[in-house]
Amino acid sequence: MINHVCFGEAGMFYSGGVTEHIARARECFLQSGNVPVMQVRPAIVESWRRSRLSGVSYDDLNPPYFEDLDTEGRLVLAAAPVLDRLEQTLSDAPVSLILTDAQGRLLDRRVDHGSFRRHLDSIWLAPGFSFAEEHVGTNGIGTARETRQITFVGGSEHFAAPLHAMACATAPITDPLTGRLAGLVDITCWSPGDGPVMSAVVCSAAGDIERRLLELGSERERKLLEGFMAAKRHRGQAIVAVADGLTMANRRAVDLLAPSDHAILRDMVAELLRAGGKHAIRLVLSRGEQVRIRFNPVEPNSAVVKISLTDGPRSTPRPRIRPADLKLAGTSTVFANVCADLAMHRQTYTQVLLEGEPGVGKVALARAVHSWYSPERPFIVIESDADVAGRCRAALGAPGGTVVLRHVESFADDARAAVMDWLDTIAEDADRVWVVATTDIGAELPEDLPGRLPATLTVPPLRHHIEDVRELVPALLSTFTPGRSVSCGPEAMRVLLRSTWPGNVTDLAQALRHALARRRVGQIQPEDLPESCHATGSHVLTRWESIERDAIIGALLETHGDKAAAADLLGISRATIYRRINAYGITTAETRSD
Ligand SMILES: Nc1ncnc2c1ncn2[C@@H]1O[C@H](COP(=O)(O)OP(=O)(O)OP(=O)(O)O)[C@@H](O)[C@H]1O
Repeated sequence: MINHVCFGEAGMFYSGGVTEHIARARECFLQSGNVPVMQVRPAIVESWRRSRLSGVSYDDLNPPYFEDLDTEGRLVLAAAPVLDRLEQTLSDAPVSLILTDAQGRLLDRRVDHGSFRRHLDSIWLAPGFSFAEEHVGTNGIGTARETRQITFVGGSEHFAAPLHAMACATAPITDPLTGRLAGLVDITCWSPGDGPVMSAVVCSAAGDIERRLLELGSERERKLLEGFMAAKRHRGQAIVAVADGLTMANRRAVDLLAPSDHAILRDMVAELLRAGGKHAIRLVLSRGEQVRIRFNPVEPNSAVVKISLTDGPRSTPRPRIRPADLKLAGTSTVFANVCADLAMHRQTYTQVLLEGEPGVGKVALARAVHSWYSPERPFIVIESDADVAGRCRAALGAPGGTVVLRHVESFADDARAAVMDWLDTIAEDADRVWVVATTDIGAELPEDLPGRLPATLTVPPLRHHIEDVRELVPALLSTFTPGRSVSCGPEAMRVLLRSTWPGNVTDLAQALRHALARRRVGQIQPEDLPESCHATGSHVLTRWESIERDAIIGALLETHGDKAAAADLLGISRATIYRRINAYGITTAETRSD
């Protein structure tokens, strides 16, 4: 799995007087942002740049400490005998062996030598502390994590001066089951160290740990594999098995699904597992094929998914329309796909059920697609408290227009009946009207409604495309304060990117309005944002982490805050659920009350 050694590109290791050049180059970089040509390895200069951009201090060390790290998990278990063996070989030498998780947080440290251990403690290179680049700048652990390559960093190559006495080599450990970074293994000693030898040691240790990770595949993964193998016997179908951080696909599924489809599929399985109800849904893949997806839960958190094409390759290609064309903010694949799919349905006047959590932008999306195709035609939004029958009749006189039935699940019985009649009428009408019915995710719909709305699309919650917050914020600010120069400062943006946005874009807009009431010009700062934005986890959640967090919240709500029952429901240990609740900063009403 390890394919590249970071120092190899320049073939350079320094010794003697050369290290003084590096120290001078670092000074020069800190003052001017530039480095004299060829004095420092390019990978190190890149890392210095990243460290500077992250605002890391170069004369001080301040790594954050994490209490609830997974020190009994599969990685620690897999690494323990490998570290034991190496520790015995190195015995009393002033050398330390370190294992970190995928975030660069120390899970295990082996060091026999007393004064060396005290020095490591003094620079916080100890269990629980994070040596990610964004916290301490260029160092073996953090830089290997960023580059996913074996990395040696010695002496003044470290960004922060307190690390200049050290040399370290680190290798990334890839989980062979998921293909993702599982952690990092590091060897640290006094500078200058021996780059090639230290790198060879960690490279071999990482390989041994990866082999053990494979052997230690969890019970859940084994069950999933069995389910996958059983499903594969039905030849001709595309099969994907999905679990925490793990996806297996047969050849047909690999051919059928683009990488962005995998991400959507994983999200969808998580949602379906949480909702517990539906077992078959339709989906339009990113290359345009319409498929039916059937899924069988294997364990509370995993499922085997069978995918079949519903109508062969699609005749209507998905239009190449991006959110920006529709004047919507967002560049993520998930959001861009929904925009393009809705536009495709508008092209063929296919009536759509548009589902999604409150505030995800369902009506905004329908309006944007309508304006792209027929801005001069009427756009009518019918809500539950309106004269539904009257407004439906009026819409018949608006050919080419768009009618949005907003939250159709909340229409009273007589309004629903009026809507059904009206949908039947327009189905026979030559003058087309495009209908988009919006609904909350999982809401109960009248039985005969889905038959009248042939396409269903799901607008993802904001936390599933959290990166779009970067575009949404300036877009919303410019709508709220036209002509005023207010922007969002980088610190405040980091807070916004960490938030979970239960009320989605509506919530984000609310938070920005709150901030604007405090800061009328200049840059919005974290303290301008409402309290709710700050009650978040410790880092920007990855896509999968946010799915995991949602699953835990769902289980807690279902079990009325009973953590043990929620852990059972999810098939994880009680200790794990406590750790994850703390890590994600989950504070539902139920968790607060205990
Ligand atoms: N991608 C986007 N770009 C810019 N603004 C957006 C975007 N998505 C949503 N908004 C804005 O967010 C707000 C909420 O959107 P909207 O009312 O369409 O959500 P909704 O899902 O229909 O909500 P509800 O479920 O409450 O009816 C609106 O002010 C809308 O303009």
